[in-house]
Amino acid sequence: MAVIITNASVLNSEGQPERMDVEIKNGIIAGIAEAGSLKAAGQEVIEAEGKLLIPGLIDMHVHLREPGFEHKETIETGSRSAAKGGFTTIACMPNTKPVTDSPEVVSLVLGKAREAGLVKVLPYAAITKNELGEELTDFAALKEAGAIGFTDDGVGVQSAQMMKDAMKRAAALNMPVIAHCEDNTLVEGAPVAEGAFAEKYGLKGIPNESEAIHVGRDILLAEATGVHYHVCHVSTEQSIRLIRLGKQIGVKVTAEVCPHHLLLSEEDIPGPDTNWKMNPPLRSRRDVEACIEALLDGTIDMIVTDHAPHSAEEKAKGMLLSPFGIVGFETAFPLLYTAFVATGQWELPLLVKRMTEDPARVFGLNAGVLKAGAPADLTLIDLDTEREVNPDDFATKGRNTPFAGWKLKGWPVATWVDGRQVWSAGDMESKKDEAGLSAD
Ligand SMILES: NC(=O)N[C@@H](CC(=O)O)C(=O)O
Ligand SMILES: [Zn+2]
Ligand SMILES: [Zn+2]
Repeated sequence: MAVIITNASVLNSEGQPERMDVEIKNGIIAGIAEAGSLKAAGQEVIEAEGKLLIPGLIDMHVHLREPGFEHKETIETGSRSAAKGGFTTIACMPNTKPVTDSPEVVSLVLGKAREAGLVKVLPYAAITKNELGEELTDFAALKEAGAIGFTDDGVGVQSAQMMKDAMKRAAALNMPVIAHCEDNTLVEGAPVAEGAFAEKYGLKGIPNESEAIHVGRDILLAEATGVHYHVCHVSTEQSIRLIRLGKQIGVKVTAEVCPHHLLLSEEDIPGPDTNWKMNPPLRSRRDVEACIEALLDGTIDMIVTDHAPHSAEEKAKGMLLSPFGIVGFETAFPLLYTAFVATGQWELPLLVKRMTEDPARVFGLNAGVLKAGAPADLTLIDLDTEREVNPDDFATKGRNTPFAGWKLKGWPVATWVDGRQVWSAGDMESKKDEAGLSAD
Protein backbone atom coordinates (compact mmCIF):
# COMPACT_ATOMS: atom_id res chain seq x y z
CA MET A 1 0.00 0.00 0.00
CA ALA A 2 1.10 3.52 -0.68
CA VAL A 3 1.61 6.07 2.09
CA ILE A 4 1.01 9.74 1.40
CA ILE A 5 2.74 12.42 3.40
CA THR A 6 0.41 15.32 2.77
CA ASN A 7 0.91 19.07 3.21
CA ALA A 8 4.66 18.88 3.65
CA SER A 9 6.93 21.82 3.04
CA VAL A 10 9.39 20.57 0.40
CA LEU A 11 12.32 22.57 -0.97
CA ASN A 12 11.95 22.92 -4.74
CA SER A 13 14.84 23.05 -7.24
CA GLU A 14 15.24 26.78 -6.54
CA GLY A 15 15.45 26.05 -2.82
CA GLN A 16 12.03 27.56 -2.14
CA PRO A 17 9.61 25.74 0.19
CA GLU A 18 6.43 24.50 -1.48
CA ARG A 19 3.42 22.69 -0.03
CA MET A 20 3.52 19.19 -1.49
CA ASP A 21 2.24 15.65 -1.15
CA VAL A 22 4.84 12.90 -1.25
CA GLU A 23 3.81 9.36 -2.12
CA ILE A 24 5.84 6.43 -0.81
CA LYS A 25 5.43 3.01 -2.38
CA ASN A 26 7.60 -0.10 -2.02
CA GLY A 27 10.24 1.88 -0.17
CA ILE A 28 10.61 4.38 -3.00
CA ILE A 29 9.40 7.94 -3.46
CA ALA A 30 6.71 7.22 -6.03
CA GLY A 31 5.53 10.76 -6.66
CA ILE A 32 5.64 14.36 -5.54
CA ALA A 33 2.78 16.69 -6.41
CA GLU A 34 0.87 19.75 -5.27
CA ALA A 35 -0.51 19.51 -1.74
CA GLY A 36 -3.86 17.74 -1.58
CA SER A 37 -3.59 16.25 -5.06
CA LEU A 38 -2.28 12.77 -4.14
CA LYS A 39 -4.60 11.95 -1.27
CA ALA A 40 -6.84 9.13 -2.32
CA ALA A 41 -9.30 6.78 -0.71
CA GLY A 42 -7.93 3.91 1.33
CA GLN A 43 -4.39 5.16 1.58
CA GLU A 44 -2.48 5.78 4.71
CA VAL A 45 -2.17 9.53 5.00
CA ILE A 46 0.28 11.32 7.22
CA GLU A 47 -0.60 14.94 7.82
CA ALA A 48 2.62 16.98 7.84
CA GLU A 49 0.89 20.25 8.73
CA GLY A 50 3.38 22.28 6.75
CA LYS A 51 6.42 20.90 8.48
CA LEU A 52 9.67 20.66 6.50
CA LEU A 53 10.21 17.37 4.67
CA ILE A 54 13.81 16.76 3.56
CA PRO A 55 15.90 13.82 2.40
CA GLY A 56 17.02 11.77 5.41
CA LEU A 57 20.18 13.20 6.94
CA ILE A 58 23.46 11.41 6.26
CA ASP A 59 26.28 11.24 8.82
CA MET A 60 29.55 9.89 7.47
CA HIS A 61 31.39 9.90 10.83
CA VAL A 62 29.90 8.21 13.88
CA HIS A 63 30.94 5.87 16.69
CA LEU A 64 28.47 3.11 17.55
CA ARG A 65 30.89 1.37 19.99
CA GLU A 66 29.77 -2.19 19.26
CA PRO A 67 31.47 -4.64 19.46
CA GLY A 68 33.29 -4.20 22.74
CA PHE A 69 32.10 -0.95 24.28
CA GLU A 70 28.41 -1.71 24.70
CA HIS A 71 28.37 0.24 27.96
CA LYS A 72 28.89 3.41 25.88
CA GLU A 73 26.49 2.57 23.02
CA THR A 74 25.21 -0.34 20.99
CA ILE A 75 24.42 -0.46 17.32
CA GLU A 76 20.78 -0.48 18.35
CA THR A 77 20.89 2.50 20.72
CA GLY A 78 23.11 4.41 18.31
CA SER A 79 20.76 3.66 15.41
CA ARG A 80 17.78 4.82 17.47
CA SER A 81 19.58 8.00 18.43
CA ALA A 82 20.43 8.60 14.76
CA ALA A 83 16.81 8.06 13.70
CA LYS A 84 15.65 10.47 16.40
CA GLY A 85 18.13 13.04 15.12
CA GLY A 86 16.69 12.71 11.60
CA PHE A 87 19.54 10.60 10.19
CA THR A 88 18.76 7.73 7.82
CA THR A 89 22.29 6.73 6.76
CA ILE A 90 25.30 6.66 9.08
CA ALA A 91 28.87 5.47 8.56
CA CYS A 92 30.48 3.96 11.65
CA MET A 93 34.11 4.10 12.69
CA PRO A 94 36.21 0.98 13.29
CA ASN A 95 37.69 1.88 16.72
CA THR A 96 35.72 -0.86 18.46
CA LYS A 97 36.96 -3.88 20.43
CA PRO A 98 37.96 -5.82 18.46
CA VAL A 99 38.82 -3.14 15.94
CA THR A 100 36.96 -3.52 12.65
CA ASP A 101 40.06 -4.85 10.93
CA SER A 102 38.71 -8.19 9.74
CA PRO A 103 35.81 -9.27 7.50
CA GLU A 104 34.25 -10.99 10.54
CA VAL A 105 33.84 -7.72 12.43
CA VAL A 106 32.47 -5.96 9.33
CA SER A 107 29.88 -8.74 9.02
CA LEU A 108 29.06 -8.55 12.71
CA VAL A 109 28.41 -4.79 12.48
CA LEU A 110 26.24 -5.24 9.40
CA GLY A 111 24.31 -8.06 11.08
CA LYS A 112 23.65 -6.04 14.25
CA ALA A 113 22.54 -3.08 12.17
CA ARG A 114 20.13 -5.29 10.26
CA GLU A 115 18.76 -6.66 13.55
CA ALA A 116 18.27 -3.13 14.87
CA GLY A 117 16.38 -2.43 11.64
CA LEU A 118 16.35 1.33 12.01
CA VAL A 119 18.82 3.30 9.89
CA LYS A 120 21.27 2.31 7.16
CA VAL A 121 24.65 1.59 8.76
CA LEU A 122 27.74 1.67 6.56
CA PRO A 123 30.88 0.33 8.23
CA TYR A 124 34.37 1.67 7.73
CA ALA A 125 37.27 -0.72 8.24
CA ALA A 126 40.64 0.04 9.79
CA ILE A 127 43.69 0.98 7.72
CA THR A 128 46.05 -0.87 10.07
CA LYS A 129 45.58 -3.94 12.24
CA ASN A 130 44.18 -2.95 15.64
CA GLU A 131 44.70 0.69 14.52
CA LEU A 132 48.29 0.35 15.71
CA GLY A 133 49.83 1.88 12.60
CA GLU A 134 52.12 -1.12 12.06
CA GLU A 135 50.57 -3.45 9.53
CA LEU A 136 47.97 -2.85 6.83
CA THR A 137 44.69 -4.76 6.95
CA ASP A 138 43.40 -6.90 4.07
CA PHE A 139 41.66 -4.15 2.08
CA ALA A 140 40.22 -6.43 -0.60
CA ALA A 141 38.67 -8.80 1.91
CA LEU A 142 37.27 -5.91 3.96
CA LYS A 143 35.73 -4.35 0.86
CA GLU A 144 34.26 -7.72 -0.07
CA ALA A 145 32.70 -7.98 3.41
CA GLY A 146 31.00 -4.61 2.96
CA ALA A 147 33.37 -1.94 4.28
CA ILE A 148 32.90 1.38 2.47
CA GLY A 149 36.30 2.93 3.17
CA PHE A 150 39.42 2.74 5.31
CA THR A 151 40.29 4.79 8.37
CA ASP A 152 42.13 4.52 11.68
CA ASP A 153 39.84 7.15 13.21
CA GLY A 154 40.70 7.82 16.83
CA VAL A 155 44.39 8.03 15.96
CA GLY A 156 46.43 9.44 13.11
CA VAL A 157 48.47 7.12 10.88
CA GLN A 158 51.89 8.28 12.05
CA SER A 159 54.04 6.84 9.27
CA ALA A 160 53.93 8.55 5.89
CA GLN A 161 55.09 5.35 4.22
CA MET A 162 52.25 3.38 5.83
CA MET A 163 49.75 6.00 4.67
CA LYS A 164 51.15 5.98 1.14
CA ASP A 165 50.93 2.18 0.94
CA ALA A 166 47.35 2.34 2.25
CA MET A 167 46.40 4.93 -0.37
CA LYS A 168 47.92 2.86 -3.18
CA ARG A 169 45.95 -0.19 -2.14
CA ALA A 170 42.74 1.75 -1.62
CA ALA A 171 43.11 3.50 -5.00
CA ALA A 172 43.54 0.13 -6.74
CA LEU A 173 40.23 -0.97 -5.18
CA ASN A 174 38.54 2.36 -5.93
CA MET A 175 37.97 2.91 -2.22
CA PRO A 176 38.44 6.10 -0.18
CA VAL A 177 40.91 6.67 2.65
CA ILE A 178 39.40 8.66 5.52
CA ALA A 179 41.90 10.28 7.85
CA HIS A 180 41.95 11.34 11.46
CA CYS A 181 44.76 13.88 11.12
CA GLU A 182 46.95 14.11 14.16
CA ASP A 183 50.72 14.03 14.57
CA ASN A 184 51.34 12.51 17.99
CA THR A 185 54.76 14.11 18.44
CA LEU A 186 53.09 17.53 18.52
CA VAL A 187 50.28 16.61 20.91
CA GLU A 188 52.01 15.00 23.90
CA GLY A 189 48.90 14.09 25.82
CA ALA A 190 47.36 17.56 25.85
CA PRO A 191 43.59 17.52 26.53
CA VAL A 192 42.53 20.87 24.98
CA ALA A 193 43.75 23.25 22.29
CA GLU A 194 46.46 25.81 22.81
CA GLY A 195 44.92 29.05 23.98
CA ALA A 196 43.44 30.99 26.86
CA PHE A 197 41.65 28.02 28.44
CA ALA A 198 44.77 25.82 28.52
CA GLU A 199 46.76 28.67 30.02
CA LYS A 200 44.17 29.51 32.65
CA TYR A 201 44.02 25.92 33.89
CA GLY A 202 47.72 25.14 33.45
CA LEU A 203 47.03 22.44 30.84
CA LYS A 204 49.19 21.48 27.89
CA GLY A 205 47.69 22.70 24.60
CA ILE A 206 47.17 20.84 21.33
CA PRO A 207 48.64 23.00 18.53
CA ASN A 208 46.87 23.53 15.20
CA GLU A 209 49.85 22.13 13.30
CA SER A 210 49.31 18.68 14.80
CA GLU A 211 46.25 18.38 12.53
CA ALA A 212 47.42 20.41 9.53
CA ILE A 213 50.76 18.60 9.15
CA HIS A 214 48.91 15.36 8.43
CA VAL A 215 46.49 17.11 6.09
CA GLY A 216 49.39 18.56 4.07
CA ARG A 217 51.32 15.30 4.05
CA ASP A 218 48.27 13.31 2.99
CA ILE A 219 47.26 15.68 0.22
CA LEU A 220 50.71 15.18 -1.29
CA LEU A 221 50.31 11.42 -0.91
CA ALA A 222 46.83 11.55 -2.42
CA GLU A 223 48.24 13.47 -5.36
CA ALA A 224 50.92 10.83 -5.81
CA THR A 225 48.56 7.85 -5.52
CA GLY A 226 45.34 9.22 -7.04
CA VAL A 227 43.23 8.00 -4.12
CA HIS A 228 40.05 9.68 -2.88
CA TYR A 229 41.29 11.18 0.37
CA HIS A 230 38.74 12.42 2.91
CA VAL A 231 39.75 14.52 5.91
CA CYS A 232 37.93 13.83 9.19
CA HIS A 233 36.59 16.53 11.54
CA VAL A 234 38.51 19.52 10.14
CA SER A 235 39.08 22.10 12.87
CA THR A 236 41.90 24.46 11.89
CA GLU A 237 42.41 27.36 9.55
CA GLN A 238 45.72 25.80 8.44
CA SER A 239 44.09 22.50 7.37
CA ILE A 240 41.47 24.42 5.43
CA ARG A 241 44.12 26.39 3.58
CA LEU A 242 45.74 23.11 2.51
CA ILE A 243 42.46 21.45 1.49
CA ARG A 244 41.56 24.51 -0.57
CA LEU A 245 44.90 24.30 -2.35
CA GLY A 246 44.53 20.55 -2.84
CA LYS A 247 41.14 21.04 -4.49
CA GLN A 248 42.50 23.84 -6.68
CA ILE A 249 45.26 21.64 -8.07
CA GLY A 250 42.89 18.77 -8.73
CA VAL A 251 43.70 16.36 -5.90
CA LYS A 252 40.72 14.19 -4.98
CA VAL A 253 40.45 15.61 -1.48
CA THR A 254 37.17 16.03 0.42
CA ALA A 255 36.45 17.09 3.99
CA GLU A 256 33.94 17.19 6.82
CA VAL A 257 33.31 19.44 9.81
CA CYS A 258 31.36 18.86 13.03
CA PRO A 259 28.66 21.15 14.47
CA HIS A 260 30.75 21.85 17.58
CA HIS A 261 33.64 23.16 15.50
CA LEU A 262 31.23 25.54 13.76
CA LEU A 263 29.63 26.73 17.00
CA LEU A 264 32.18 26.69 19.81
CA SER A 265 35.70 27.93 20.43
CA GLU A 266 38.07 27.21 23.31
CA GLU A 267 37.02 30.57 24.78
CA ASP A 268 33.55 29.14 25.35
CA ILE A 269 34.70 26.29 27.59
CA PRO A 270 33.12 27.21 30.92
CA GLY A 271 35.58 25.36 33.16
CA PRO A 272 37.18 21.95 33.55
CA ASP A 273 34.05 20.15 32.31
CA THR A 274 34.78 17.04 30.24
CA ASN A 275 31.64 17.53 28.15
CA TRP A 276 33.81 20.08 26.38
CA LYS A 277 36.65 17.64 25.73
CA MET A 278 36.72 16.21 22.26
CA ASN A 279 39.24 15.44 19.53
CA PRO A 280 40.01 17.59 17.65
CA PRO A 281 39.60 20.08 20.48
CA LEU A 282 37.65 23.32 20.34
CA ARG A 283 40.07 25.79 18.79
CA SER A 284 40.23 29.56 18.47
CA ARG A 285 37.44 31.84 17.26
CA ARG A 286 39.53 32.40 14.14
CA ASP A 287 39.48 28.66 13.39
CA VAL A 288 35.71 28.57 13.91
CA GLU A 289 35.29 31.41 11.41
CA ALA A 290 37.55 29.60 8.92
CA CYS A 291 35.47 26.41 9.27
CA ILE A 292 32.24 28.30 8.64
CA GLU A 293 33.66 30.06 5.59
CA ALA A 294 35.03 26.77 4.21
CA LEU A 295 31.70 25.01 4.67
CA LEU A 296 29.91 27.82 2.85
CA ASP A 297 32.35 27.95 -0.09
CA GLY A 298 32.47 24.15 -0.46
CA THR A 299 36.10 23.66 0.62
CA ILE A 300 34.52 21.54 3.35
CA ASP A 301 32.02 19.27 1.64
CA MET A 302 29.78 18.06 4.43
CA ILE A 303 28.72 18.16 8.06
CA VAL A 304 29.20 15.08 10.26
CA THR A 305 28.51 14.68 13.97
CA ASP A 306 31.46 12.50 15.09
CA HIS A 307 28.87 11.13 17.55
CA ALA A 308 31.19 9.78 20.27
CA PRO A 309 29.31 8.53 23.32
CA HIS A 310 31.17 7.70 26.54
CA SER A 311 29.82 6.60 29.92
CA ALA A 312 29.37 9.01 32.82
CA GLU A 313 32.05 7.11 34.78
CA GLU A 314 34.58 7.54 31.98
CA LYS A 315 33.77 11.21 31.58
CA ALA A 316 34.09 11.72 35.37
CA LYS A 317 37.85 11.16 35.24
CA GLY A 318 38.72 14.81 34.78
CA MET A 319 40.11 16.87 31.90
CA LEU A 320 43.39 14.94 31.68
CA LEU A 321 42.21 11.34 31.99
CA SER A 322 38.69 11.25 30.56
CA PRO A 323 38.24 10.12 26.94
CA PHE A 324 37.75 12.64 24.12
CA GLY A 325 34.32 12.85 22.52
CA ILE A 326 30.77 14.17 22.64
CA VAL A 327 27.44 12.82 21.39
CA GLY A 328 25.99 14.42 18.29
CA PHE A 329 23.03 12.80 16.54
CA GLU A 330 20.15 14.33 18.45
CA THR A 331 21.32 17.93 18.48
CA ALA A 332 23.08 18.38 15.11
CA PHE A 333 20.26 19.68 12.93
CA PRO A 334 18.53 21.83 15.58
CA LEU A 335 21.86 23.40 16.60
CA LEU A 336 22.83 24.39 13.09
CA TYR A 337 19.32 25.44 12.12
CA THR A 338 18.96 27.64 15.19
CA ALA A 339 22.43 29.17 15.09
CA PHE A 340 22.79 29.75 11.36
CA VAL A 341 19.50 29.47 9.49
CA ALA A 342 17.02 30.96 11.97
CA THR A 343 19.42 33.91 12.40
CA GLY A 344 19.47 34.54 8.66
CA GLN A 345 23.17 33.78 8.17
CA TRP A 346 22.74 30.66 6.04
CA GLU A 347 20.07 29.63 3.58
CA LEU A 348 18.13 26.55 4.65
CA PRO A 349 18.88 24.62 1.40
CA LEU A 350 22.62 24.99 2.04
CA LEU A 351 22.38 23.40 5.48
CA VAL A 352 20.21 20.60 4.12
CA LYS A 353 22.55 20.00 1.18
CA ARG A 354 25.64 19.71 3.36
CA MET A 355 23.87 17.05 5.43
CA THR A 356 22.26 15.06 2.59
CA GLU A 357 23.14 15.50 -1.07
CA ASP A 358 26.81 16.41 -0.53
CA PRO A 359 27.84 13.41 1.60
CA ALA A 360 25.89 11.17 -0.80
CA ARG A 361 27.73 12.64 -3.78
CA VAL A 362 31.17 12.41 -2.18
CA PHE A 363 30.72 8.77 -1.13
CA GLY A 364 28.61 7.65 -4.08
CA LEU A 365 25.52 6.75 -2.06
CA ASN A 366 22.06 6.23 -3.52
CA ALA A 367 20.58 8.68 -1.01
CA GLY A 368 20.36 12.34 -0.14
CA VAL A 369 17.73 13.55 -2.58
CA LEU A 370 13.97 13.94 -2.41
CA LYS A 371 12.76 13.03 -5.87
CA ALA A 372 10.61 10.43 -7.56
CA GLY A 373 12.46 7.14 -7.90
CA ALA A 374 14.80 7.76 -4.97
CA PRO A 375 14.74 5.61 -1.82
CA ALA A 376 12.11 6.94 0.60
CA ASP A 377 14.63 8.01 3.24
CA LEU A 378 12.93 11.07 4.65
CA THR A 379 12.95 13.35 7.66
CA LEU A 380 10.16 15.64 8.81
CA ILE A 381 11.25 18.66 10.81
CA ASP A 382 9.38 21.11 13.01
CA LEU A 383 11.08 24.46 12.41
CA ASP A 384 8.96 26.40 14.88
CA THR A 385 8.77 24.73 18.28
CA GLU A 386 11.52 25.78 20.64
CA ARG A 387 12.77 23.19 23.09
CA GLU A 388 15.70 22.89 25.45
CA VAL A 389 18.37 20.23 24.95
CA ASN A 390 17.85 17.74 27.77
CA PRO A 391 20.40 14.91 27.79
CA ASP A 392 18.05 12.82 29.97
CA ASP A 393 15.73 12.60 26.95
CA PHE A 394 18.44 11.27 24.61
CA ALA A 395 18.01 7.90 22.90
CA THR A 396 21.78 7.46 22.89
CA LYS A 397 23.37 5.99 26.00
CA GLY A 398 25.74 8.96 26.01
CA ARG A 399 24.95 12.08 28.01
CA ASN A 400 28.22 13.80 27.12
CA THR A 401 27.23 17.03 25.41
CA PRO A 402 28.26 20.65 25.94
CA PHE A 403 24.85 21.75 24.61
CA ALA A 404 22.61 20.82 27.57
CA GLY A 405 20.11 23.58 28.24
CA TRP A 406 20.50 25.23 24.83
CA LYS A 407 17.13 26.42 23.49
CA LEU A 408 16.75 25.19 19.93
CA LYS A 409 14.31 25.01 17.03
CA GLY A 410 14.39 22.65 14.08
CA TRP A 411 13.67 19.37 15.85
CA PRO A 412 13.07 16.26 13.73
CA VAL A 413 9.60 14.80 14.38
CA ALA A 414 9.55 11.75 12.10
CA THR A 415 12.06 9.66 10.16
CA TRP A 416 11.49 7.13 7.36
CA VAL A 417 14.01 4.65 6.02
CA ASP A 418 13.11 2.94 2.74
CA GLY A 419 9.56 4.13 3.33
CA ARG A 420 9.29 2.65 6.80
CA GLN A 421 8.71 5.03 9.68
CA VAL A 422 11.58 4.25 12.08
CA TRP A 423 10.99 7.05 14.53
CA SER A 424 8.36 9.62 15.38
CA ALA A 425 7.97 12.23 18.09
CA GLY A 426 4.71 10.71 19.28
CA ASP A 427 2.29 13.39 18.15
CA MET A 428 2.99 12.40 14.55
CA GLU A 429 0.67 9.38 14.49
CA SER A 430 -0.25 8.41 10.96
CA LYS A 431 -3.90 8.47 10.09
CA LYS A 432 -5.76 6.19 7.77
CA ASP A 433 -8.09 7.75 5.32
CA GLU A 434 -11.30 5.87 5.95
CA ALA A 435 -13.22 7.33 3.06
CA GLY A 436 -12.95 4.28 0.87
CA LEU A 437 -11.33 1.01 -0.09
CA SER A 438 -7.65 0.29 -0.47
CA ALA A 439 -6.44 1.76 -3.71
CA ASP A 440 -2.98 0.17 -3.89
N1 LIG B 1 36.21 12.54 18.40
C1 LIG B 1 36.48 12.15 19.62
O1 LIG B 1 36.69 13.00 20.49
N2 LIG B 1 36.54 10.85 19.96
C2 LIG B 1 36.38 9.73 19.10
C3 LIG B 1 37.60 9.44 18.30
C4 LIG B 1 37.80 10.33 17.10
O2 LIG B 1 36.86 10.70 16.41
O3 LIG B 1 38.96 10.63 16.78
C5 LIG B 1 36.01 8.52 19.95
O4 LIG B 1 36.07 7.40 19.45
O5 LIG B 1 35.60 8.71 21.11
ZN1 LIG C 1 38.98 11.26 14.82
ZN1 LIG D 1 35.51 10.00 15.26
